[in-house]
Amino acid sequence: MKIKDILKEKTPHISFEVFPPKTDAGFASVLSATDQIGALKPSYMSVTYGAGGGTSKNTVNIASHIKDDLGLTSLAHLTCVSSTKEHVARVIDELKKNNIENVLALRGDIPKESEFPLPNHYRYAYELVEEIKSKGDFCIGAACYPEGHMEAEHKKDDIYNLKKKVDCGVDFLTTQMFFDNTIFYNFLYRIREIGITVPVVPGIMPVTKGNQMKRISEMSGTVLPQRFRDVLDRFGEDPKAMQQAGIAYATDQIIDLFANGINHVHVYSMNNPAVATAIMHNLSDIVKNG
Ligand SMILES: NC(=O)C1=CN([C@@H]2O[C@H](COP(=O)(O)OP(=O)(O)OC[C@H]3O[C@@H](n4cnc5c(N)ncnc54)[C@H](O)[C@@H]3O)[C@@H](O)[C@H]2O)C=CC1
Ligand SMILES: Nc1nc(=O)c2c([nH]1)NC[C@@H]1CN(c3ccc(C(=O)N[C@@H](CCC(=O)O)C(=O)O)cc3)CN21
Repeated sequence: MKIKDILKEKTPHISFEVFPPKTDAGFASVLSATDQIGALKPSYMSVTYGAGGGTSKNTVNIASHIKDDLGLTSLAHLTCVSSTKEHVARVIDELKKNNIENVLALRGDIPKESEFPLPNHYRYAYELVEEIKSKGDFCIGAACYPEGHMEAEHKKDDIYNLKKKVDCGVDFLTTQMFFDNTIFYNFLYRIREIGITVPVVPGIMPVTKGNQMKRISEMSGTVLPQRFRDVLDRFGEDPKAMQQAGIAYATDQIIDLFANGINHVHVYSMNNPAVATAIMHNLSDIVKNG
């Protein structure tokens, strides 16, 4: 099913994300996590794409497994920063061959050791959107940044670039993680004002380990509200307490989003079935998936 049609539902829905193994040796354990998360019947599951193109095969394989073996809608990420245009074209062909109809078109993170942009590579996600669109009848998602993208000097430029990207044929947007919902509500207001009308799915990251935060801040440049820092300060060193507090914080954010009229939330569950299960349990009378 196309995600743009799932997003027309008017009741609360949850989707989850998994990431492919870094090496083929990790495939079985990722598959097992995928199956356990799939058993929760999320409205769709997304599969990230490793930098360097090394795991593109695994992204396609896991997305196919979700669709064909678990009977769920899958969303395959495709990033273009580290792959030649020819490689990207081959991956799009693979997605087509496997009847994967939902693709998240991303530029992706710039690898630390590499030049940017590389010759014969796409520079921005909008170019990838155009390429995917020209190749078939895909439902195309893209990323957006409620706090502004880290590389953008001004938030206004970032929103202008977002409008340009959406106008190339984006069917829905998914947000970078945030820990303060008012930032998301303000962002939604600003993008609607400049004429971005596609559905926007907020992305929520349950932070369940104290040491995750450094990496998350580097990835997203997100501001941490005091309430969240207090949780980290108090429970960051106690793994079980931190997991419980992180799940509660994410649950609270999700309930507030639903209460404010949002019908779909994407959870960055990152191959952790225990976290995904706890969140679904907390929302068992609220979420109407399936
Ligand atoms: N939210 C998610 O699910 C995921 C996000 N990422 C992110 O991917 C990021 C970049 O990917 P996208 O958002 O797809 O990239 P993008 O190409 O849409 O934007 C990247 C940067 O380039 C600027 N930009 C975009 N179009 C431009 C244009 N036409 N002219 C001038 N500047 C322009 C943007 O303002 C932004 O600062 C990474 O930094 C990472 O944060 C990676 C994986 C998953
Ligand atoms: N800049 C950026 N890059 C991404 O790849 C990305 C985003 N933002 N935002 C949305 C999602 C969230 N993503 C991620 C990716 C990794 C971790 C993470 O914590 N990784 C751990 C290892 C996890 C493990 O192996 O269990 C790390 O230390 O890398 C979290 C969120 C991927 N996506």
